[in-house]
Amino acid sequence: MIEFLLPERLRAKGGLVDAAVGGSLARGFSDARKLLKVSALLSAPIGLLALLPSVFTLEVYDRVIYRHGMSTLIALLAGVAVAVAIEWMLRRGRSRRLREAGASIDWSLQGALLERMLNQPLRALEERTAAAWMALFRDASAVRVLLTGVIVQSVFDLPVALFALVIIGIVALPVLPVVLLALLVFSVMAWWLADEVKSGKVLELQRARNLDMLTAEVCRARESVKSLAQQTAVIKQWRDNYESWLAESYTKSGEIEESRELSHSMLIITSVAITAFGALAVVNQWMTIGGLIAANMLALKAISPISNLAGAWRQLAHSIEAANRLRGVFEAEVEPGRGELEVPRPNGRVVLDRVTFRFSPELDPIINEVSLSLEPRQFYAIVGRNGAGKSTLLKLLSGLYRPEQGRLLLGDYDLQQFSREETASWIGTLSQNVYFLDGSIADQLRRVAPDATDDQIVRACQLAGAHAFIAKLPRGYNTQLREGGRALSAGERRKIALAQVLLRNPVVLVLDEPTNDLDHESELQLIAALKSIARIRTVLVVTHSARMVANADAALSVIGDGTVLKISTEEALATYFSNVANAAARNTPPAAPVTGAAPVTVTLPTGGARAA
Ligand SMILES: Nc1ncnc2c1ncn2[C@@H]1O[C@H](COP(=O)(O)OP(=O)(O)OP(=O)(O)O)[C@@H](O)[C@H]1O
Repeated sequence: MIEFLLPERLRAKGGLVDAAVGGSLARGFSDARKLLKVSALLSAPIGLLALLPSVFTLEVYDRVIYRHGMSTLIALLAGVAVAVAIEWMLRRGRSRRLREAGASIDWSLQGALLERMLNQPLRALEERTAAAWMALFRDASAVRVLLTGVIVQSVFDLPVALFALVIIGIVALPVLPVVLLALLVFSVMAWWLADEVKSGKVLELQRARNLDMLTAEVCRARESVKSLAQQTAVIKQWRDNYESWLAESYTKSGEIEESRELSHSMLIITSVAITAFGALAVVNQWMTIGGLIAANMLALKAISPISNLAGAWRQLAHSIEAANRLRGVFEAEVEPGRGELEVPRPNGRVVLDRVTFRFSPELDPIINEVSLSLEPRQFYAIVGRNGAGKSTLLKLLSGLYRPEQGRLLLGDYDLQQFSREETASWIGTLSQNVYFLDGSIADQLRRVAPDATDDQIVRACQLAGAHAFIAKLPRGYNTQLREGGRALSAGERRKIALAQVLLRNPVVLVLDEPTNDLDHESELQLIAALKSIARIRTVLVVTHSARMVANADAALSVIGDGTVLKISTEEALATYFSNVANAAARNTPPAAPVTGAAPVTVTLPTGGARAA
C-alpha cells in the first residue's frame, strides 16, 4: 500500500517546477520515512515489553503463590516497574516520531499539491470545481492518516503477535492450536470485511464528498440563492444529497457495529476455548495454571493487531482512493518553469499562426485555424455576439489557454516556452471575473509587483481610475478586502484589478469587457487612458461598448463559427451595434471618439514610458 505513496510515484516528468515540487515532496517523504523506520524499530522492544505483564502473571502464579516466594515477588515487581518505565519512554518516543512523520508528510504533500495545482494550465484548473480542488487537500490528510495512524501502528504491532505465539508455545503449548485457530478465524473475518478495499471505493465517503462539495457551492452562491429566492430548491437538493449519504452511512455503520460485536463475541469464545482446553491440560499436568492465565492474556495480544486492522479497512480504502486521486494531479501536465536565461523583452506584436482551440475533443473548435497579426502601438476592439468566443480568443492571446494546433507568437517568441510569471509580465490580462485574496488594497497591488515603489503603485491606480475612490475610503490603501473584495462595488473592483495589470508594465494589454460596471465618466477616462497606452503598447479589448469600439484603431470580429475577421471599427460598429446603426439611420451621430475626457499623461509605472 505504501507503494502508492512514494514521492517518485507522485512526481511527474521534466521541468523546473516539477523538480521543485518533486524535491519538496521527496524531502518531506524521506524525512517521514526515516521517522517511520525508527518508530518501527522502537515497536519491537515496546512489543516485547508489552508481553511482560503476562510473564509476570505466570511467575506470580507458578512461583510466588505456590512456593510462597516473597523475595521473588519483590524482584518481579521491581523488574515490572523498570520495564513499565522503559516501555512508557519508548512509547512516548514512538508517538513523537509518528507525529513528526505526520507533520512532515502533511507539510510536503499539501505544499506540493498547492504548487502543483497552481502550476497546471488554466484549462486543467477549470476542469475541477473549486470544491473538488479543496477536497484534494483533505485527501492529502487521508494519506497522512494512513501512514501515521492506527493502520501503521497495527502493522508495527504484528511482530508482537509472533512473540506472543512463541511465548504461548513455551509456557502453554497445549492451547497453542486453539490460539492459532482463533487467529485464522480472525484473519478470514478481516478479509471478508475488506470489501471496500477489494472494490477500491468507499461509497459512503464518496457521498460525503459530494455533500461537502454541494455545501461549499451553496455557501459560495448564497447571494444568488437569496436574490433569486432559490432556498426551497436548494434545501431540497441538499437534503436529497444528505439523505443519500445518511442511508449509506447508516448501512455501513450497521455493518461496522455488527463486525465489532462479532469480534467481541469471538474474543470471548477464544478465551473460553483457551480456558477449557487449558483446564484439561492443567488437570493432566501438561501445563501450569500460571501458563493458562498467561496464555489467555497473550492470545489477546496476538489477536488485537489483526482485529484492529479489520476495523481499519474503511480508512485504508479511503486513503488508497485519496492517494490515487492525488497521483492523478501529480501526474498531470504542468506549465513550464521559468527559463534559465532571461531573454530580451519582446516587442508587442502578437501573431496567431493557424491556431485551433476547443474545450474538449468531442466539441467543435471555438477557434478554427485562425491566423492573425496584431501590431504594437495599436488599439484593437474584439467584438461579437454573446458566446461567440471572444473571451476564449482573449485567453489564447494572453497565454492562459494553449492552442490545440498552431502557434502563438509574442514578438519573436513562441509563447509556449515561457512560465506563467514570464508571460504575465509581458501580457497583462484583466479577466471578466475579478477576485481578490484576503488582504489590504495595498497588499493586492504589492502581490503582483513586490518591487514597485509607493509612487508607482499610486500612479498605476491613478491611471486605472482607482486612486480617487481609494483615497476617499476611511482606511485608504489599508482597506482590508475579504471574500474577493465584496465590500467594494463591481466597478471599483475592476479599477483595482486594472491597476494590478498596469503595475506589471506589460508590452501587451488584454482586457475582457473592462468597461462593464463602469460609470459613464470612468468609461471615458478608461478609454482615454487606453488610447494613450496604445501609443506605446498593444491594447486588445473585448467589448460590447460602442464608444470603446469607436475609439479603437481596428476591430476583430469573432463570428462564432470558429473564424475571426480583422475589420475596421466602422464595420464593427455597423455590424454589431444596432444602436449605433439605428442612431446613424436616425441621422444622429454615432458615439463619438472621446474628446471631452481629461487628458491623461501616461507614464507607465515601472521602467517609465518605453517604446515597445
Ligand atoms: N470551460 C468551458 N468549457 C466548455 N465550453 C465553454 C467553456 N467556457 C466557454 N465555453 C463555451 O465557449 C463558447 C465561447 O465562450 P466565450 O466565453 O469565449 O464567449 P464570449 O464571446 O466571450 O461571450 P460573452 O460576450 O457572453 O462574454 C460559449 O459557447 C461557451 O459556452
